[in-house]
Amino acid sequence: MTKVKVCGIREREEAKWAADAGADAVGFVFAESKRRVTLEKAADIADSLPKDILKIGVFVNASESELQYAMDVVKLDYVQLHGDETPEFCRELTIPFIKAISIREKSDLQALQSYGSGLLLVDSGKGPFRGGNGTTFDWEYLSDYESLKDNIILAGGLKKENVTEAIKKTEPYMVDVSSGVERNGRKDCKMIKAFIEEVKSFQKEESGEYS
Ligand SMILES: O=C(O)c1ccccc1N[C@@H]1O[C@H](COP(=O)(O)O)[C@@H](O)[C@H]1O
Repeated sequence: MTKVKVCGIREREEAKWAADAGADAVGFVFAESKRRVTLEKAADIADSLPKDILKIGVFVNASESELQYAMDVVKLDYVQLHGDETPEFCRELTIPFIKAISIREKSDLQALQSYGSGLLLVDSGKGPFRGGNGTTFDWEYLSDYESLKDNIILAGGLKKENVTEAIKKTEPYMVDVSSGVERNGRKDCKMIKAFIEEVKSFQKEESGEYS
């Protein structure tokens, strides 16, 4: 069953919408972004969430001590590394991490092999920002990396209208949505609910639960 992460959470009520809709993970952006939250705010939101929802912090080129500090303050389960963190840097980390890889062309996926056996997030490299651009990449590129699919978090421009096709093509461990559940730049309760319902109803169909 593909899991769902809702990223770019800035308020307690947004986190509650995601939790109530059945999200498996939420993300807090600590990198430069219009979605940035302070560690203190994220800690307060994280504290309001059920323990079984994964809390993931998004960083761009943070040092190991910054990552460790955020882990401790917010009680994160993972750090998501969305910058130029090298395989060497990641290999030395003692913190659970998800390395994000930006995909513009198929050859960018070769980087997947370099980051060990942990979770890898594949995002579109198209757009002005490090992430959260709301743009997709060609999901067919992942067909050569089927053996890694249980480690893959698929991100980039996902929304209710395309998430089923994305899961069918890539069968990832998790899908990650941010812009696709926002209206006028803020998270939208109905859009979060509709996105997660779409993922879950597709999975029920696939498992034959409706037959
Ligand atoms: O959301 C941001 O502003 C952001 C900033 C810096 C790095 C990553 C960021 N978000 C991540 O981007 C992807 C895709 O988002 P979208 O659905 O296309 O809007 C997702 O993993 C977010 O965690």
